Amino acid sequence: MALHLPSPFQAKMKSLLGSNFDDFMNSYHESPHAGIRVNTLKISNEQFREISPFALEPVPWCPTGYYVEDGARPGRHPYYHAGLYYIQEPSAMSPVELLDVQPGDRVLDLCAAPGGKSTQIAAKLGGQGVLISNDLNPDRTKALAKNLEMCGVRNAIVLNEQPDRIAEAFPAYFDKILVDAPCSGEGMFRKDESMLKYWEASSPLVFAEMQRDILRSAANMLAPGGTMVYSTCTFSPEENEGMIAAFLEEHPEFSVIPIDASFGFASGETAWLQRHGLAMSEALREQIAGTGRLWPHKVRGEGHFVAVLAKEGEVNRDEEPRSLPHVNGQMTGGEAALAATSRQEGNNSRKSKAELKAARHGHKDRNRKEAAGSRGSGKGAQAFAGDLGPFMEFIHERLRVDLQGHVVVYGSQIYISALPEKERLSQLKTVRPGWYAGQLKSGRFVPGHPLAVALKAEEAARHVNLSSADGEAVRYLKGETLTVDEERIICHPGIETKGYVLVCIDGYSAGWGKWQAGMLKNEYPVGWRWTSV
Ligand SMILES: C[S@@+](CC[C@H](N)C(=O)[O-])C[C@H]1O[C@@H](n2cnc3c(N)ncnc32)[C@H](O)[C@@H]1O
Repeated sequence: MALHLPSPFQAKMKSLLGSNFDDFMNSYHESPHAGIRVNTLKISNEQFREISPFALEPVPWCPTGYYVEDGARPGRHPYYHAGLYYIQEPSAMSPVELLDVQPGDRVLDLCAAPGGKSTQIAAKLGGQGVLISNDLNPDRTKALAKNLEMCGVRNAIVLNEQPDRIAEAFPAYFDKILVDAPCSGEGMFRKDESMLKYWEASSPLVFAEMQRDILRSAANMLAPGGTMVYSTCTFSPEENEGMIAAFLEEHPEFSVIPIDASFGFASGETAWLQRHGLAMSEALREQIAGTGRLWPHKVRGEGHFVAVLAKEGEVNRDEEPRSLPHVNGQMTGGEAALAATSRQEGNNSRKSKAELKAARHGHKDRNRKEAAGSRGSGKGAQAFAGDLGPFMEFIHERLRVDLQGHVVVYGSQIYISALPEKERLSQLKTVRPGWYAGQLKSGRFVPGHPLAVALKAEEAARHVNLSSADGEAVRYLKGETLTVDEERIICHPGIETKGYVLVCIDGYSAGWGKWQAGMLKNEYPVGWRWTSV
């Protein structure tokens, strides 16, 4: 065996697994399983299977998940950069599948970075409802925000907060909550040997303390009738079944929804805990047996634990507002007035530039006042003393999409928020208050990269298609300026070829470019570029 597993770990696993211990140890001779999950916000599962650059083998418990062969290097294909899939360990796909997220749900992913499960939740929401993705570690929230942006997520908010502070702002709010808890990571030793460095026999108890606090806050935030999934990537019963047993004793309003054993998931372990002094009633033991274990010697994936918890009560979707205004139809204050002049026959109606300008200037003062009022949308939001007109103009003239949400302004940065009550964020450290639309600079609107990546080709007034096959897409992703003939710029009727163009790879949006006189200036952000050969 290549891995040196600490002896106290081995001894504990032997006492947990009994006669299965040898099978478990043999699993360390196998390579970890590499997986990708199709991002259905960008491409359907069926379409991806048709164009996949890799051989795909389905992950049984995730309809959009696939095993890819060793050496496939999915991170080195332009489709990855266009957000067509997310690279995810197969067992890690199970918690979100069990959470049963539905379009329109309000979902909280409480320990979310770097975002594997958040991007999976977002795909299930299909752009409807809202996802709040939080992580306590500020550096990791950067990766979280980037991954959500790369996957073209429009309805997420990224927080960097303590769970109890979020609970103050969102009591009994969410339909679904995922607690993918920080844990001792024992299930990941095969995949990531470096995890071994941090492991100590006492680690499970240290993490158990944190997990208990996180779960308490999560319980307060779940709406009656809501569902919560608790997951870890560790084997220690103290962090898994023991945690759920303590939680159920403290929260009798919760019960375990038993996990279906059909994919090779095993029942939760109760005997070890009972042998180690945890008294359990028969009713509690039965509930705990309904939690699930993904053992590396039983499924093709790393070690995981999953518990699905239901909160008693009726789901009441009418209690609080869920609908969002149309950004390009009836925004707040100045924008609303602006939109009122331009809204006639549905979302695609267009006003002339002169009309839009006149409307904009006529309501400049109200515009200012309203935007300044958006200060409450999270810490860091500043008064905005400018004119949102250039942004409104851009979405009216350059996009063909019905944007829904609240416009939130941080300094000169503009976001579109899917949270119906944006004031709930006022006391929270907000990394992204919504979908980043772009920035106002010297009276102009500069569209942001996340705006581009979440658009479909036909939603931009102009787009150009690069092929993944001939190296052009990679050159774009590396930041090069490209020579592109005018005939290749696909424009909506009445739109000239010069200016911002949505750059697509084989039809899927990847970023912005600016076209002029046969040259496509590269607007792919520096920090996102394809760096190695
Ligand atoms: C298992 S990882 C999450 C992986 C993530 N769900 C995914 O699928 O990509 C656990 C995360 O919990 C975060 N964390 C640790 N303590 C936390 C706390 N008290 N509240 C929220 N997040 C916490 C860590 O920074 C870490 O990113």
